[in-house]
Amino acid sequence: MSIRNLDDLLAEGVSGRRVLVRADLNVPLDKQTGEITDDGRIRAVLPTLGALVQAGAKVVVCSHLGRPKGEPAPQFSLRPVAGRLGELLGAPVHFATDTVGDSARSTVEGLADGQVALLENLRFNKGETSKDEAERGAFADQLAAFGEAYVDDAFGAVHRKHASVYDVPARLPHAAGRLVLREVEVLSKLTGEPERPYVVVLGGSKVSDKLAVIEALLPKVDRLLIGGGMCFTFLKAQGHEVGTSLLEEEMVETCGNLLERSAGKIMLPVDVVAADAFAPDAAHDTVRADGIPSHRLGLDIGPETVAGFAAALSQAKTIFWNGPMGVFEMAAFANGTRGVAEAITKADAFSVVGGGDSAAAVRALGLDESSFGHISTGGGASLEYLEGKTLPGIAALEN
Ligand SMILES: Nc1ncnc2c1ncn2[C@@H]1O[C@H](COP(=O)(O)OP(=O)(O)O)[C@@H](O)[C@H]1O
Ligand SMILES: O=C(OP(=O)(O)O)[C@H](O)COP(=O)(O)O
Repeated sequence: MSIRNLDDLLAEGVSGRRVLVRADLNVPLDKQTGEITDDGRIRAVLPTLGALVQAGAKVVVCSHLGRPKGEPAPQFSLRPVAGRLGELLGAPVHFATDTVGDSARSTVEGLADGQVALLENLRFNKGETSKDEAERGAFADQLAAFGEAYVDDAFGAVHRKHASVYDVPARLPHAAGRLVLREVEVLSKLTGEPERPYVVVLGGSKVSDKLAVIEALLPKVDRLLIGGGMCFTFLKAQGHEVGTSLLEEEMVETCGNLLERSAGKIMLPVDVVAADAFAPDAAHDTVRADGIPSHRLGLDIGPETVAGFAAALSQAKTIFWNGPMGVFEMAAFANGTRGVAEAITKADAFSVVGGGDSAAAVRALGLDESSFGHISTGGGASLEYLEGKTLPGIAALEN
């Protein structure tokens, strides 16, 4: 891969120059307090930001957080992230209360050499995620005006054809940041000939995104274990009642076809923890996967499933895991994720965990991060990378 990296940019000299950095600061926030519950993605960009600060650049950081719909929504503000980033950098981060408006302009203009600014959430602007090239391009023009060079360190978003990821690098001298380079280096080990058996575990809640990846991944893997919010569309395809569980109705047929063509590679839950409501104190029971009561929703995989998944994982030589097995943020529904994560750490295999929430789960459950081969900041991004797809954010850096 011939992409310019941060060192090439630093070698040219960035002192006094404005460098626009696309980061993935999409961190989990506590729904009640709004506090950051895991700062792993902020820590992950510190090597790039630190190097630019030290080199005397005026660093303008931009990111998305959550999935606001193209207009400001206070619960998705990056303000708490600016505070935490400042603590970690050991210097205040200047926060712009808009992304490309008056506040952003004056914040960027006011930066001294070696100072850092963070713009408000990119997705407060329709142009960021627009499918219309002209609308995206117009927003990219506004963003690009804040930098004399562009660095992409948002590995978790490189699979998105969004203005800040895809269109801005076409407008500025560009380079890949340290995190993007490291992620690509490690994940490329899984795209060649991974040592077999190669077992992939999928869960989480971004069901439609990830169902699309399964088709491409199936021929490459020996076993595909499916839990989390992902599994109910498959259980439905098998003709089972899934109650009010997360369901992608229009994908039921696709899942049925995948099961038929999977040659027995796909393992689904045999039992699930079904609850009365999506709440930490909801009444819940372990039920058979083919017997979820119609008024209940599955919030975790059950103990028999964990044992079956653990047995498959114990045979593996290469493991990739994306997506929690249940709503691990609530103690009552964290056992499946804990059980699978522990089984991965015990396996004599090269293991990669990908995804903002999966990585957060590893830390929240107090597991030893060093017992995984690699913890990736990107879930969807790493899955699409493993699929062998050309990712828009990487392609844009190659040009
Ligand atoms: N059965 C389930 N029903 C609803 N949400 C679930 C379920 N299992 C897991 N989740 C949720 O999935 C979220 C993570 O999904 P996702 O974003 O796809 O993972 P990642 O960030 O690791 O790629 C977590 O917040 C978790 O609570
Ligand atoms: O959290 C992210 O991806 P992930 O949940 O697949 O790890 C990235 O920040 C991308 O977010 P998006 O899936 O809303 O584009």
